[in-house]
Amino acid sequence: MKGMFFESYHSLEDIYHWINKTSQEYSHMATLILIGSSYEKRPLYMLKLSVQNGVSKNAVWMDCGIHAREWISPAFCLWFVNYAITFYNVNSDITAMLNNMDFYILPVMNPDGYKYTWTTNRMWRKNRSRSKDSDCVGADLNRNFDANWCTQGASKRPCDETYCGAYPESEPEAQAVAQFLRSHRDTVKMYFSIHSYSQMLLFPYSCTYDRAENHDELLALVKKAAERIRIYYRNVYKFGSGAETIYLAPGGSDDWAYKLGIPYSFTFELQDRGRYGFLLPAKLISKACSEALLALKTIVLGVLEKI
Ligand SMILES: NCCCCC[C@@H](C[SeH])C(=O)O
Ligand SMILES: [Zn+2]
Ligand SMILES: [Zn+2]
Repeated sequence: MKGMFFESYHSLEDIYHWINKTSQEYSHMATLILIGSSYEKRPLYMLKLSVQNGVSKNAVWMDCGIHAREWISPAFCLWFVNYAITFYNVNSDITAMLNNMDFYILPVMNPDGYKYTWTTNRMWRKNRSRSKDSDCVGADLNRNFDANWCTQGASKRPCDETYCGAYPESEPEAQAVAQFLRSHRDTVKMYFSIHSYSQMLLFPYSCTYDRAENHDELLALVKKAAERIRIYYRNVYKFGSGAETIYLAPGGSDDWAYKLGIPYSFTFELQDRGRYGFLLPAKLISKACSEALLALKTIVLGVLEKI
């Protein structure tokens, strides 16, 4: 399971096999949780990373693959799980993270769409739900959450890439995530949604230009993360609130998680800045994931110092 596995992209079937194998081989740390199913009835498998050290822990949530064509995103979830398992009690940062927090990792939030990018259309973004009003397929899962749903920055037209769905949480994948987070709202303290591309570290809000209550605190966290990526990897990530840094985007999972009460909520846009875009070559997976890991560590450990 070493070497090239985490530096290649994998089919949905291979990812499902890996998730099951990991939960069996590392049952002391990794537990398989089924949180729901997709529109086409594929499982939404999550891995819970939890070390048994007698400490009752709060949790970090990380979802990958909400947008089908952003293959580096699921690659990072797999890469992070492997890193956590391999370097727990070896690397001091990941050891501190796991000794204090459980991690809920959802490697492929949009399995139908991801499968579709492997079989039919590499550039597909949305899920694969059918609408009764149109022949066009799919809703943008990152516009389907109940946070200023379908206001400016989303589309009411089923054929558009940012179609917000019939109503908030109309899409089974969004509903499964919202349901899980609602039922774990007391313990989940940090939320990360992994996307590509454009190299940005974003926080709420994207659904409005209004500033989040702890805007300055969130800004300081992503600023430090971006600075460390620049120092250690000589790469540039922009950072800030979604609306000010990328564009208005209502109905997003991060804004919704923040409004639910998760005070530390982030969206990462991983490599690159457009040269390859969504088609990031596999040879760049390890660099992109190393940068994302450094950002994640900086933010998680930064928050742990406070709570
Ligand atoms: N929740 C919105 C965060 C900012 C936009 C993120 C991008 C990722 Se492709 C989008 O959903 O358009
Ligand atoms: Zn995305
Ligand atoms: Zn993106």
